[in-house]
Amino acid sequence: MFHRHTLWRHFITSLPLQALTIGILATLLAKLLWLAAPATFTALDWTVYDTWLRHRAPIAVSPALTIIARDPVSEAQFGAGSWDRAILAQLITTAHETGAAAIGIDHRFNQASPPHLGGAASDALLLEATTAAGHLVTVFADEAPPAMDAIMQGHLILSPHSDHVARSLPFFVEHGSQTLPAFGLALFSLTKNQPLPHETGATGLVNAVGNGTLADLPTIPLSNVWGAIQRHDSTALDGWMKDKVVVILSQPPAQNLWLLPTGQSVDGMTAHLQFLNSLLTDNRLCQTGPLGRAGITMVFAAFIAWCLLRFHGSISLVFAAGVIALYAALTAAVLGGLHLVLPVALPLTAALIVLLGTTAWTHLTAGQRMMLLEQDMLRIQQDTAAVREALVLRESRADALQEDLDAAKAAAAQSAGQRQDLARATESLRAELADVQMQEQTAREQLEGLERQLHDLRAAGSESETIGDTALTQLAIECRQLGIMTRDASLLRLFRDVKKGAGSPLTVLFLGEPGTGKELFARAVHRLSPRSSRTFIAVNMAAISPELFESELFGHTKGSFTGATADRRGYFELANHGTIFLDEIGDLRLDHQSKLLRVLQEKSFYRVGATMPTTVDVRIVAATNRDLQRGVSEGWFREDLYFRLKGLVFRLPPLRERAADIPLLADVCLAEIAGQMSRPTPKLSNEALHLLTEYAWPGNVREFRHALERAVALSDDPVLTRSAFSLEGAGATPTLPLLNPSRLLPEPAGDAAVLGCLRQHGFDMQATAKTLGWDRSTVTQRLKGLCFQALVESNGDQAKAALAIAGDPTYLRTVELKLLDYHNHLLSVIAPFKTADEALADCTRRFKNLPDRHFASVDTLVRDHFAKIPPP
Ligand SMILES: Nc1ncnc2c1ncn2[C@@H]1O[C@H](COP(=O)(O)OP(=O)(O)OP(=O)(O)O)[C@@H](O)[C@H]1O
Repeated sequence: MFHRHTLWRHFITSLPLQALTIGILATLLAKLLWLAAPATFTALDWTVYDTWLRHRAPIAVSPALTIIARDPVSEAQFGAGSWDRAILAQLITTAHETGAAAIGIDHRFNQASPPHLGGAASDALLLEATTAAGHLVTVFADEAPPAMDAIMQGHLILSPHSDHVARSLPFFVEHGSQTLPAFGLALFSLTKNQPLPHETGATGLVNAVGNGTLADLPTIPLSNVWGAIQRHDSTALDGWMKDKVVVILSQPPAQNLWLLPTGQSVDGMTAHLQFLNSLLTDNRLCQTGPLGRAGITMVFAAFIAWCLLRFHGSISLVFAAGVIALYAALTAAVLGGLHLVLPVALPLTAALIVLLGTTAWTHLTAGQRMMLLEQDMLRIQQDTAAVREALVLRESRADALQEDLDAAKAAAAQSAGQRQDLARATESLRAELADVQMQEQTAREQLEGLERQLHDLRAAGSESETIGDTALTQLAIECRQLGIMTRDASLLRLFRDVKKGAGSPLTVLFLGEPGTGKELFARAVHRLSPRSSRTFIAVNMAAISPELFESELFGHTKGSFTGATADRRGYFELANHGTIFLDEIGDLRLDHQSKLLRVLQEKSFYRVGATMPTTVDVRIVAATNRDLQRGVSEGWFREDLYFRLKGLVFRLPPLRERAADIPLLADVCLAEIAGQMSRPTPKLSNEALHLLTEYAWPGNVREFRHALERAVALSDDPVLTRSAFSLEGAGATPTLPLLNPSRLLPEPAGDAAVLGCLRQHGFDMQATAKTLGWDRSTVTQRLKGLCFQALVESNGDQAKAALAIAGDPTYLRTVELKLLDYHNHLLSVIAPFKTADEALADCTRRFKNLPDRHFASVDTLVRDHFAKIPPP
C-alpha cells in the first residue's frame, strides 16, 4: 500500500499530475463563479457564436420551403383579424392536391368558429381538409378536437439564456402527459418521412438567414396564391407547392417576441421557421453538452497549468498566452467549419484561475520540491559512487586478467611440456576476462544512466527555483555584507536557505571541497542567528593534537596532568551561548568521535580532572570536505554522530561550477591584493580571464586567490595576461581543450598531461583513452606506472599516494581502489618467487607494456617487499 508521504512525493514531482489537479480545481471554481454571475458568463460564453452569426456570409434559403403569409391585399380581401376557416381549408386542400411534401399551419384548433366567420360549417370544412391532407403539423392547442389526434402538433417555444437572448429551441417540451416536438422539427421529420429523434433534453441552435426575420425567408403573399387558386393556375401552384414544405401563416403577427443574437425581435413561428430552414439546407448548428464543456475546460486548464509548471518566468506566460490564443482561433474555426459551438467563458475563466493558482502553488511548494530534488540527487550521487566503485574494480580486474592472459600465452608458446595445462589455464582466463568485461560494460551503462538522471535533476533543480532577479540581487548584497562574494544563482539560493536555517537551533553541516567557503558560511550562520552578539569559536579538528583533544575541547582543572598549572576552559565553554564551528569534522579519530557525540547529545561534559559535569548552551556548526556517508559505510565515521550532525546539510558547489563568480571574485581579490601591496589594481586580459574560467580549481576560492596573489607579485604590468598565471604547476588540473587529442598528446606525451586528462575524465579509463585516441591498456599502463611511482615517493603510504594522483578529493576513492588493485596484482605476481631478482625478471616479462621509466618504481617496490620478508 502507498504511504501518504510516498504519494505526496509522487504528486509533487509529477508535473502532469499537478497540472491535472489544478485543471480540475480551476474548472470547479470557474463553474462556481458562473453560478454567481450567470448573465455575464452566458453573454461571454456566446460571444464567438453571436459575433459569427452577425458577420458570417448569409446561409442559403431552402428551395424546398414555401411560406404563405398574409399581405395587404389579402388583409383587404379577408379582413385584418381571424379568417373564415373555409379559406384555410381551401389553402390546405390546394397544397395537398398540388403534392406538398408536408404542410404546416399556425392555426390553433381550440375554439369553434364564430358564426360571422362561417361557424360550424367552416370548422367542418377545415377538419375535413386537414384530415385529408395527412402530412400536416399544427400549432399545439390545449383542447383540439379529437379528430386532430391523427395530425401532429408542434410547439413554438424558444429557450432564452440568462442574458435574455434566445439562441436555441428545445426539441421537445412536456405538456401534461404529452411530449410536444418543436414545430420546425416536426415538419422536417414529416418532410423526410423520418421518425422524430429521441433526444428529449436536446436543443437546436437557431442558425438564422440574414437577420432572422420572416422577410429573410421565402414568403409568398397570400393574395398571389389565392388568385392562382381562383384562376386554377396549376403551373404557378406547382412551382410554389409541389414537393415542398408549405407553411400557411393564417394568424395576425403574434405579440410574444424573442430577442435573437442578431439583435432582431421575432415571434416564435419565425424562429422555428429559421430553424426549419437550417435543417432543410443542412446548416444545423451543434453545441457541446455540459459534460463536454466541463471536459474541454479541464483539459484546457490542465494544459495551461502544465505550461506554467514546465516552463518558468516569462516563457511560461508566453506559452500560456499562446495556448489561449490557439483555443480562441480553434473555437472560431470549429464553429465556421464544423458548425460546433465550443465553450468560451468556462475555459477562459479556468485559464485565469490557473494562471493565479499555479503561480501561488509554485511559490508555496518551491521549498518542498527543492528538498525532494536534493534528496534524490543525494541518493543518486550515492548510487553513482557505488557503481563507480564497482566499475573501477571490474576495470582493474579486466586489465589484470589481460596481463595474466598475455603471460600465460607467452609461457604456453615457450614450454612444450606443459602445453596442455597452459592452454587450459589460458582458456579459463579468457572466459573469466570475457565475463568481467561484460560486467564492466553493465556497470558502465548503469553509471551513464545514473549520471544522466543526476544531470536531469540538476537541471530541474535550477529550473524549479523561481527566485526573481531582484530577489537574487538582494541576496547577493546580503552575501557581500557577510564577506561572501557570489552572483551564482545556486549559491545564492543556498544562502537563502542558510539564512532561514540560521534562526533555528538545529545543527548545521557544511559539505564541500576545500576552499569553497565552508568557514565563511559557518560564520554567516552565527551572524544571522539570535546568538550573533555572543562568541563564535572555530576549531580545526584535524589540527588538534590527539593527546590534548579533551583538554582543548572540554578544558581541564589545575593539576589534572603535568603542566596543568591552572584551571582552563575548553572551546565548548568558551563558546557558551554562542556558536562552535567544528571544522574538518571528517578527520576526527573514532575514539574522539564518541567523546564528541556525548557532548552533542547531553550538552554537558567533564573538564579533564573534574568530578562535576559542566553544562553549556552552544549552537553546533560543522564542516568537512570528506564524504561522511561513505565514512559511515566504510566504518571510519560513526553513524550516530553523523545523524547528530545532519540537522541542516548544505553542499557548497565548487568554483568550477560557478563560472559567473570568477570575474567577480577576480575583481574583488585583485583590489584587495593590490591594496595590501600598495599597488594600483591590475586588470585581467580577456585571455587570462578565459584561462581562469576554464581552469578546474581543485583548491577552489583559496587556490584562486593564491593564483592571483602570485600573478600580482610577479608582474608589474597594469594588465595581467595569460602568461602571468602558471596554473599547470604542482597539483594543478588543467582542463584540456577538446581538440584532436591524439595530435595534442602524442604517444610519448608527458605523464603530467596524461594525468590531467585522467583527472578531467574522473579516472574513467575508457573515456580518457577515447579522448587521447589511445587504446585503453596504454592509459592503464600509464596510470599504473604513476601509481607505483607515487607509492615509492610516499614510502608505501597508499592514502597519500592516492591523494597525490587524484588531485581532487572527489576521485580519491576511485584512485585508491585502482592503486590498491595494481599493487595487489604486483604482489600476487611476485608471490611465487624466492628472490627479488627472480621476481623482477618475471615482472619484466609480465609488465612489458609498462613504460620503461616506471620500472625503477617496480624495482624499488619489489625489493622493499622482499626486504621485509624474514629469511627462512
Ligand atoms: N564566495 C566567497 N567569497 C569570497 N571569499 C571566499 C568565498 N569562498 C571562499 N572564500 C575565501 O576562500 C578562502 C577559503 O574559504 P574557507 O576557509 O571558508 O573555505 P573552506 O571550505 O572552509 O576550506 P577548507 O575546507 O579548506 O577549510 C577564504 O579566504 C575565504 O575568504
